[in-house]
Amino acid sequence: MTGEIRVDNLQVSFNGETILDHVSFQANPGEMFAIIGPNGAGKSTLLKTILGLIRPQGGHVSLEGETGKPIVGYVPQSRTIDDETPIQAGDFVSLGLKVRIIPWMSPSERRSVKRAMEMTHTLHLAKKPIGKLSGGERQRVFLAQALVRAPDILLLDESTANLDPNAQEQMMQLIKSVCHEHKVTVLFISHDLHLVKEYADRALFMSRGHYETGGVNHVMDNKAMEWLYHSTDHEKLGRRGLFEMDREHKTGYF
Ligand SMILES: Nc1ncnc2c1ncn2[C@@H]1O[C@H](COP(=O)(O)OP(=O)(O)OP(=O)(O)O)[C@@H](O)[C@H]1O
Repeated sequence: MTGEIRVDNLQVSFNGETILDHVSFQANPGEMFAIIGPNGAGKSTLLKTILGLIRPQGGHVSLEGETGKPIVGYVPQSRTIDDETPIQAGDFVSLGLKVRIIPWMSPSERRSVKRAMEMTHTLHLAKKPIGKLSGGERQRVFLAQALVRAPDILLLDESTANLDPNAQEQMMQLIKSVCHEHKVTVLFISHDLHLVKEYADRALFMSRGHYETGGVNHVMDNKAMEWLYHSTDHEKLGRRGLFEMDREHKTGYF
């Protein structure tokens, strides 16, 4: 099925330290799939391995595309953009097409850039230097770049971190509508358990070699989460989820 992601027994180590220890899961087209777990659990490593940026020591990743190879959009966890970066937001989005420089874009490529910027409500920012955009505006432009090739699979590494609550909701609504309307498989990492509960269909919880996959309610109500947070009352977690609990409890678990 186009956009299907299958991860089987994935193993990744760095300098002899096991980071991913036989991880397996499947995510399907039109599904919002969250990856949750404490800092250092290996969430970003998992996304990078799925992207082919990290070579696993064992296991297998299979991504299904319409013509064999799927189109994958990726928003990495951090992107340093200098305030003085001279590139305009519209040109930055078009770099996602991996085409020649902007004046040589075809009409259909121009339309794709325009469409991605319309979808992310960034068209009015097209002529602004990217370095001058606010944090939230940049996040939307990053998403536009990831969407510009109409991906089958969208991998988002904390792409709503640093956004205010309204902007987070808007961004997640947008991602969800893309996911459902275009049957995109969305894997998103988030520390915000409220957003996860609201937007994820299924989730993978990972922590120190323990993995739990399933419906988002099942994963978030299971014993591992209870142990992790010392509570099943997720309302107590506040919007910042893990970060709040980390500060409050200082269990040393992390
Ligand atoms: N290229 C690398 N070389 C060595 N160690 C690495 C490398 N990449 C990641 N690690 C280590 O792997 C572990 C998992 O890192 P990763 O970034 O995947 O965690 P994470 O779950 O995404 O954490 P966070 O929630 O803090 O973003 C960390 O201990 C990190 O230091």
